[in-house]
Amino acid sequence: MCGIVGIVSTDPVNQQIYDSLLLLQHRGQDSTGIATADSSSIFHIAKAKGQVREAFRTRDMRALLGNMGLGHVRYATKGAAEREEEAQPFYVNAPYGIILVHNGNLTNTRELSTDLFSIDRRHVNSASDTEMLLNVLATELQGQIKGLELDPDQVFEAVAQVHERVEGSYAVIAMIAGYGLLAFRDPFGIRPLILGRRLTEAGKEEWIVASESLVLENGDYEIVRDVAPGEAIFITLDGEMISRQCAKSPVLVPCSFEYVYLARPDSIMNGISVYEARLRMGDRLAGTVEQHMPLGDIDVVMPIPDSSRPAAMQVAQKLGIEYREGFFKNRYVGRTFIMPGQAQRRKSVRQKLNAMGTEFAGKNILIVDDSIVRGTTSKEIVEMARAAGANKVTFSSAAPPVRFPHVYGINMPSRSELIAHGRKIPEIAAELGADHMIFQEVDDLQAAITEGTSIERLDMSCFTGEYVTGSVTPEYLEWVERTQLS
Ligand SMILES: O=P(O)(O)OC[C@H]1O[C@H](OP(=O)(O)OP(=O)(O)O)[C@H](O)[C@@H]1O
Ligand SMILES: NC(=O)CC[C@H](N)C(=O)O
Ligand SMILES: [Mg+2]
Repeated sequence: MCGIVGIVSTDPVNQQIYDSLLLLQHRGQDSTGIATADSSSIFHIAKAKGQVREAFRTRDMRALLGNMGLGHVRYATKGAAEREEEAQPFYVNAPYGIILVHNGNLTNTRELSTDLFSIDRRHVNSASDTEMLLNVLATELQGQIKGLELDPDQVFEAVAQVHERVEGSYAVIAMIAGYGLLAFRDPFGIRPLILGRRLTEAGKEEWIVASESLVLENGDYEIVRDVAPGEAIFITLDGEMISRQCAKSPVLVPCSFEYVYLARPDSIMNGISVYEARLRMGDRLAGTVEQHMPLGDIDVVMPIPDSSRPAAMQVAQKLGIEYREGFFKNRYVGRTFIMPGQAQRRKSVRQKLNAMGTEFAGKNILIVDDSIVRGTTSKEIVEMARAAGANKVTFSSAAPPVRFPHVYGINMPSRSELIAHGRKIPEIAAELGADHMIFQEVDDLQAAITEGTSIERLDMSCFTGEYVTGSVTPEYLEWVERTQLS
């Protein structure tokens, strides 16, 4: 998953983009990039491996001139996390000059790379699906242009063509040199994108689009709305905002994993507070715990910092059992799940979490995590709890078992690495060394996220194996397993 932001302002945007990326760091730690456009329509670009604080030097920031810009933090799903040439944004010089950032993952890259080469005669110089997406947009925009000038209708028509050609998930922000900032979301709105606005003292409008609402809040923007699935928004250099629905049959099917793990709890996504959704996950998980074991068998409820805290708190409250924190986190180690490579993830769990003996000795512990994917965290946690003297360890997950690959922007491409794939729940418990395992039911997760909204469907593919875009066939999943990152 990645984090993206784009701003059209009346002042230089370099620092605002940097600050926004820092707020989106939890969505990607592999690499980061910023691009700005100055008044002569020159793009200035800085990108590097690593996290925002270590990637940009003062001299990079000084060189990022202009009142319009965009930024990206990457969590690689195609290509390789360590390749600097796949860091975003990506740039093409024609038509006009376009620079683009993308959150999501395309599922028809094999067809796209053939078509881009043999029909469009375009060269894609990396393994990144984002570079393909940019080249499709550039080709379609080129096809729309009649004279020298570009008008927003042509931009919207090009986005409509992108929707026809590209499959998978994509929330996109692009700058077109000399014209403005374009943002669009795939026809299912799988990945998030939200629009904000603020007024200068002189009454001029400034605009922002970003992955999460907390960025808007932090910059004192008012939330206008989520970008609708399939919709494109074009903001001119003068700050005029124009929007149009560009997809034939858009329907909102947002990714459930945003609410489970990825997004910050203080964000509101598709009208749903992530924090409240996590509390409701806790409520429902408590119900399942009650059905599965006598409550007298649990002395304390304990979260795995950070993401499971709201759910764990609610489980404790609902069950009327004491909530205790026994695992402490080294705040200088990032999120482990989004790190590249299993060796690094395993090492980092140990560096990140430490069990405090007095909270465990002789107690029956109900541990709550938000999700169990590869089991990297849970395996270490169970060992730590036992070493710290726990009596019985019950491990629970606020999400159902992850049994299928996620192909829409979360890097879990291969079934064999998923601890729940092909295993029944007692077998997962045995594998992790826990006395019991309790998972959220699929229907409960769906209800916890969508309660009180008109959203009828979520992307729950990693729990159910049902993929919302047509192109995800068993043959495709096998190909992904053979060729993608792990
Ligand atoms: O089963 P696994 O493959 O270990 O993946 C699941 C774990 O990874 C995530 O934590 P992470 O450390 O990334 O972030 P957090 O601090 O936000 O909880 C998530 O919250 C689970 O704890
Ligand atoms: N997680 C994402 O959104 C990744 C974006 C893009 N697929 C990349 O690998 O760079
Ligand atoms: Mg965690």
